[in-house]
Amino acid sequence: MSSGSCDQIVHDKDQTVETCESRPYPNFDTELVEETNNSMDEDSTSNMNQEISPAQGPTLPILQKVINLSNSVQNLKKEHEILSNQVKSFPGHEVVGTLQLLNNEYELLKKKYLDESSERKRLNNEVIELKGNIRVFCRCRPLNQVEIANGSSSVVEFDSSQDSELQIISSDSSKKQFKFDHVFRPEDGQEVVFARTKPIVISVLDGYNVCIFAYGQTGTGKTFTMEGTPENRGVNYRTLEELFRASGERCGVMKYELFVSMMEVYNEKIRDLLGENSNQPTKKLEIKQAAEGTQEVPGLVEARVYSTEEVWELLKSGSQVRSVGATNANELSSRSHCLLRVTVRGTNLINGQKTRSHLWLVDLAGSERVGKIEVEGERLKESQFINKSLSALGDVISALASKTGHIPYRNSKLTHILQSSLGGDCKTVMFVQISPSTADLGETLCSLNFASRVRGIESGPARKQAEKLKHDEKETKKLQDNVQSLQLRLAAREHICKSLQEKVRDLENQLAEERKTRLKQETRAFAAAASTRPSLQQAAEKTKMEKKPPLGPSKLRLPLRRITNFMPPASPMPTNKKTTRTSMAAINDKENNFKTVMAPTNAKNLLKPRRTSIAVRPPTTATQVLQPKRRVSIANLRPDSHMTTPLRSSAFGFNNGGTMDRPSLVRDPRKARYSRLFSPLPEFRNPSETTPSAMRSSSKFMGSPPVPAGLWKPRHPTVVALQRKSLVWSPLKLRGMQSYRKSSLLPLRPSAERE
Ligand SMILES: Nc1ncnc2c1ncn2[C@@H]1O[C@H](COP(=O)(O)OP(=O)(O)OP(=O)(O)O)[C@@H](O)[C@H]1O
Repeated sequence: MSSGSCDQIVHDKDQTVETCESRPYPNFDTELVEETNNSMDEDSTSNMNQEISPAQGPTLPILQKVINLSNSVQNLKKEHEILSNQVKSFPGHEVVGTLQLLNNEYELLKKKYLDESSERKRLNNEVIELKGNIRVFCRCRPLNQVEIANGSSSVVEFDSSQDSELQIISSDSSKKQFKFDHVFRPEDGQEVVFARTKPIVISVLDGYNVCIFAYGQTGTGKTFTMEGTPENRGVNYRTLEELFRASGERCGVMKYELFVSMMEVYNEKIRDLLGENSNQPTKKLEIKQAAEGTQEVPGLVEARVYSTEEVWELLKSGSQVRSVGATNANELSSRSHCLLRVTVRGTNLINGQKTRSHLWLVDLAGSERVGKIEVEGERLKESQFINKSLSALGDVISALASKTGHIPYRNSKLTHILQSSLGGDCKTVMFVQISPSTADLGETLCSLNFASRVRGIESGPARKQAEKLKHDEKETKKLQDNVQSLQLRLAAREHICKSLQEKVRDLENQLAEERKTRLKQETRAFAAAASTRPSLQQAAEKTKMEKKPPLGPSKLRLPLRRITNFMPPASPMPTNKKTTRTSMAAINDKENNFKTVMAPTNAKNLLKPRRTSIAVRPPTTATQVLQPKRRVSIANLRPDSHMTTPLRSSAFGFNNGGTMDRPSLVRDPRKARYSRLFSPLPEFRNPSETTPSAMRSSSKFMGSPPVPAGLWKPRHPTVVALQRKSLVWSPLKLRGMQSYRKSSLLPLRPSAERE
């Protein structure tokens, strides 16, 4: 209620009071009326005023009305009171509190969302940067019908395991390898190509500038890759499709507006393809730097697009203008750079932040070098402009990659217009288009070299890492192969070693068996001998029992006899009974690390060097003092041609007929040494003449009946066995044996014999 109306009411009230005072109803409560008036709306107030207006005059019905009104007031008062009570009990504070909480929560969520959103953007960008802000894809088109008809073959070879490498086979059959971020083969469709491009395209929605361009000689598929056909839509169309899809997905938080511009750079002139009308003169467009530092082309048509269909229509009309231009102005499409610019304006619906970014989709002019016959007139000019702009593009990318201070953007219209979309945190994709035909080999190599230059200079840490990883993997594989072959060799060696060990074990077992048999034979021989010569039998028995009896106390020991090689004369016992007075022992000498065993009878083996000990007890005679049993060594030398051994009859002093042949014994000092060791016994004397010294110098076989010289033949089983058995050398002990040989003064066997 306005103050004016209030005054009115007051005024009316005064009038009413005045009117009432003149009436006979002094109990009319003016305050009540006032209250009533206050609580009543304007209409009722005005009605009342009208009713009690002085114009009507004080009448009974008025009184009645007042009374009614008074009752109404009372009722209203009660209602008010009830409502007031109700309001007091209503949980208003809680609601307000809840609302406040919800509001806080909403603010928090909003903040979180914004943080997450910027984090997603950052991560997405980081991923792109890690892979490299400049990426180079190579696409090879299939051989066309003409090329196939001409019998042209493909000079491009793809590695089935490497999707980022290709090889170009030169005319001299040499191969040159090229590496890119990805290599698309002739059979790869448009969707495969776009799948690799999509992640970069999307970053334009996050506010980054993107530039995608196709480079290559005429007819290699630049337009096919960028524009495509209605059946095989290219990158341009798919990009806008993806932008619409992604912006739709984000509609809850972001509002995007897409604008499309299309222009052509021909001979360093910019032509608007959307605003162009063939009937109108060509509008001259210039590049200007905007206040924000971005490059703008004032006057360039920017068509707002809402759907992919619209975009397709625009692209078609732009291409038509381009082709019309080509026909009219003799500008072939491949002689100009066609640029499609998509401007994305984004508004963050949560924080109101605004972004503006550009996505450039560029179909470059053919990169082919000018043929000699064409180098004149308009074509020469065209080619010079194309070369200039393409090399300017290469220089810009080089400078960006090498992070030099000055980036020569202004060297060409193309680079100048792309300035704000090349470099910095902008993303760049380059499709290098090649032909597989032999006829295009030169151009293909040029294009690939240019693309390699672009790629080689800028590679993201991830790519470097990936390349390092690949290299490391190769190295690891090589090493693994080496290890595997070494393991195989090791296994083979282990196998050989095992089989050798088994052989050794077999030989050792054989040796043990031989020893057992030998001991048995000896025991039997001794037993037989014992029946005839108890003393010798005892000695033999004792020897057998105690392989090496301890020597007696030194004071009892007589001076050692000279070691002798004397072979006893034939035993009266038949040889086949193997009687012996000696014990063949110490065949196995572990300390010397070699083992010997008597091999089966073999005259040749018999002549192998050996040393064995024979325990003897000199025959007791009446005049002799009992002497301790002695162990002597017999070293048998092998029959070297120049070395005489005791076992050889000639060397031994016996010729083949068994006669003594002494002069042959000593020939050189070594032989002398051996001959001393193995010198034959002096002639046997009458037993009665035997003295201890004579005994010392005599053989342990002294007891045997003397035989006439020349008729002596070894009969003793041990000696016979020695002659018959060869030594078996453990292969494992060969080394020990050799050292033993040296130390034992035995001559080394000639190598032929050793084998
Ligand atoms: N990957 C491909 N698969 C199938 N056909 C292809 C492919 N690439 C190119 N072509 C075909 O090769 C022909 C030449 O391609 P396009 O016109 O795109 O080459 P260009 O490099 O743009 O040539 P210009 O520089 O003259 O514009 C077209 O008929 C196109 O359909």
